[in-house]
Formats: sequence, structure tokens, C-alpha cells
Amino acid sequence: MNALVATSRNFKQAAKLLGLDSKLEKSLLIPFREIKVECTIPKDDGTLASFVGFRVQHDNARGPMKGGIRYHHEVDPDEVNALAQLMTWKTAVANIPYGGAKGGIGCSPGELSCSELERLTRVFTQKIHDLIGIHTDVPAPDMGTNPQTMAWILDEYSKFHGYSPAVVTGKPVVTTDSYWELMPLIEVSDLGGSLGREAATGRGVLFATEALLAEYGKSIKDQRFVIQGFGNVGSWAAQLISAAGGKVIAVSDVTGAIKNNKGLNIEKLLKHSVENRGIRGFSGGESIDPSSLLTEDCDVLIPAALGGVINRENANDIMAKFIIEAANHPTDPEADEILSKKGVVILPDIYANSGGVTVSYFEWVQNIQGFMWDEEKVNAELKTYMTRGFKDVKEMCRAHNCDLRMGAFTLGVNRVARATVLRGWEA
Ligand SMILES: NC(=O)C1=CN([C@@H]2O[C@H](COP(=O)(O)OP(=O)(O)OC[C@H]3O[C@@H](n4cnc5c(N)ncnc54)[C@H](O)[C@@H]3O)[C@@H](O)[C@H]2O)C=CC1
Ligand SMILES: O=C(O)CCC(=O)C(=O)O
Repeated sequence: MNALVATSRNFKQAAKLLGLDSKLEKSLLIPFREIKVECTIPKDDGTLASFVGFRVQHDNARGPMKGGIRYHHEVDPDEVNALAQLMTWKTAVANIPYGGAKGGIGCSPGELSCSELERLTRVFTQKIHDLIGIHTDVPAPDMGTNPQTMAWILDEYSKFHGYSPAVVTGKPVVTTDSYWELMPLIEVSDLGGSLGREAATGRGVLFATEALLAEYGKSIKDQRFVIQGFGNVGSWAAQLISAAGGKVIAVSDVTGAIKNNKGLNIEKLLKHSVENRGIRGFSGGESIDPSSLLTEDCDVLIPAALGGVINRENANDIMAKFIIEAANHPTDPEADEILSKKGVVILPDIYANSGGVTVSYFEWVQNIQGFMWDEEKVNAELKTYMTRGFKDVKEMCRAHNCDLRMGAFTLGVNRVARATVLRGWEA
């Protein structure tokens, strides 16, 4: 199902549960602003290449719009629109003072050189610089982008507006021995990146999973995990779950899938993945068909890659008892219905992966204050936000007699609706 249709369907169901005024419902659904820009860059061989970039600013009732920028060949306007809408509900669920936005460029980042990526990022920033800003719209990394991308955006934006580190989050934090061998091994944040942001989405997934499992009298230790995606979110989730005693028995990425029923050695897998640009060929497990990964026998399934991967085609075959949505909109509403009948418990994206944007908020706050927190403080605050978020979602489940997805949607939509009305919206 189209991502925008699926997301809007969930929103409408939540609006119905909340008894939202129909005009307010319509106004909340329509994005504040949709930007589409053409980005032409010279390639390294001198030829020109054109790409289309998008930024959808969905809602700003609760504060500046916030959300990542994705570089992927499947980026399209409907998907960016859906992802921007999800950010609006997600920041409200996390109870951080933001609205929602998302951006993307239709490109294959793996096929572009580093200097081509830099030129593309700079041209995109030139096209949108007057529509983003510390108090209007604050981008961050998503699939296919990373802290270096954020540093280029910061630099290009600063040429127009003066040095403004809070205009993007997810900025680099560098371990010094990688560029200055005489210094002791410490993490430095020369451009205002927050300690803990790189791991934050995966760490948030760990905290969210712990909170959910505790409801069922279980802990990470006694569970078998399968993770789709081994990029920023998937690899950090795998490391932290493994460190907490969970058994990660299968992992996939765009290069392939591997399985080891005794538990994969995540540290070695990470090293292999960095050295070989993917997990394919890892000797610590057997190679399996990536299309069977989601239906492997496990306790907890963590999709941490693309949207729409759990759908009516495979939902019936899913064997996990819990699904933690680390990716954005990995589950189609049709699959939701099938899985609910099977008794599978789904922890929805707008809560489960909110650790990333929560630490982005901490980064923005630190930049505005000109002050840096240590990593222990970042992680402790993140835990507080994730734990409180889970309780708030559960409260809405009780109030509306609904599942966790609708608990999270009603929580987020209600907070945004309340802010909209308080600011003086008239029916
Ligand atoms: N980076 C962040 O802070 C946040 C990311 N997310 C979501 O998490 C998901 C992953 O994002 P990142 O880890 O940042 O991206 P990333 O670009 O760092 O990693 C993506 C991973 O997915 C894998 N992948 C791509 N296509 C695949 C396929 N067909 N089958 C299996 N694996 C595939 C890639 O090989 C890579 O391992 C996305 O849905 C993103 O929107 C959500 C919240 C925050
Ligand atoms: O860190 C952020 O601001 C946004 C992260 C993001 O794009 C997401 O949560 O999907």
C-alpha cells in the first residue's frame, strides 16, 4: 500500500477515536508546505547529472518542524509526505517541542563518489536554505545520509545565514585518533554534534523493547532477535541488544542476510560490514535468502530498513511474537490487521524509533545554549523520555481501548490538535 495512504489511514482512525472535529482533522492532515527542487551537479567525469529533492514541512503547531533527509533511489513525493506526517505525530509522542518534516533526494548514494555527494548536498541546501532554520525547520540524518552530510548542510547554510550549528542535528562527533594520533582517544564535537546521537535511535529501540517486554514479564536476555537493516539504526540496535544479553540470530542488509541460531557475534559482524561495505560473506553464520528473513523463527523482529516490508503477502508467515518498528512505517495497515488476529504485538514506529529525534532535540538545545552534555547525561535523559513515552502510549491504549499503534497515534494527534486549538484555530 502507498505510504501516504497507509499513514493517513492510521491518522484518520486515531482522529475518529478522539472524536476530532472534521475541519480540524482535514487541516492537520494537509502539509504546511511541500518543496520540490531540481538539483544538477557536475559528476567527477565532467558530465552533468540531475536529481529531484524534496522537503515536506508537515506541521509546526508545537514548534519548529523536525525530521531527517533521506538519500535513496525510491524517494518519491508521497513517501516523503508520509514520513513528514509521521514526524509530526512522533515528536508529539516524544513530547519534545517540535512539529514534523522530512526531506529526500531520489538518488543512489552508493553509486556517487564522496565529492559528488557533497556537491549534491550543497546544491540541495542552496535551494532550500531560506525555508529551513533554527526556529523553522531543522533537518537531520535518515537513510543514506550521515553526520558528514549534516556538516555539509551546516556549512552551506552558514554561507547565507552566518554560522548556525543548531540548523541541523546529527552532526559529526569524531574520535580523535582517527585524524590526530598524538591526542588521547576522546570523542570531540567540533561542530556541535551531540555525544550519543549516533547511537540514539538504536538505544531508544533498546529502551522501548525493554519497556514492552517488561509488560509481559520478559527481558532482553531471554529473547531471540531478527533485525532487518544493518545501517545506523539496525547496527546500533544489534550491538546494544547483544550487549544486554539478547541473542541476535539473523540480520540482513542490502547485500544479503545471515543467520546463526547460537547468536551472531555482532562486534565481528560490524567489523566485517565496515571492511566489506555490507554483511555479505560474513563467516560467523550461514547465508540465507534475504526474502525469508522477516519470517524466520524468533521472538522479536526488528525491521530497521525500508517502509512497507511487512505486508499482506508475508504477514501470515511472520513467526515473531513482538515487532519493534525501528524503521519508519515498515508495516502496512493490512498486515497490522492480520498480525493483530495472530496475537503479534507491534510497537509502532512513532514511539519505537523516537530515540533519534529525542537526542536530536538534546543536540539542538545544547547548540542553542552553547553548552555540551556528557554522554551519560544524554543516555539517561533519553531513557527518561522513552520510559515516559511508553507509559503515555499505554495510558491512551487504556483510555481508547486500542492497540499500541492507535495508542501512539491518538497520543500524538491529540497533542498536536490541542496545540493547534490553543494557538487560536477556528472551525
Ligand atoms: N537514522 C536515524 O536516526 C533514524 C532512522 N529511522 C529509520 O530507520 C530506518 C533505517 O535508517 P538508517 O539506519 O538511518 O539508514 P542507513 O542508511 O544507515 O541504513 C539502512 C540499512 O538498511 C539496509 N537496507 C536497504 N535496503 C534493504 C533491503 N531491501 N533489505 C534489507 N536491508 C536493506 C541497508 O543496507 C542498511 O544496512 C529507516 O526507515 C529510517 O527512516 C528512524 C528514526 C531515526
Ligand atoms: O533526528 C531527527 O531530527 C529526525 C530523525 C528522523 O528522521 C526520524 O525519526 O525518522
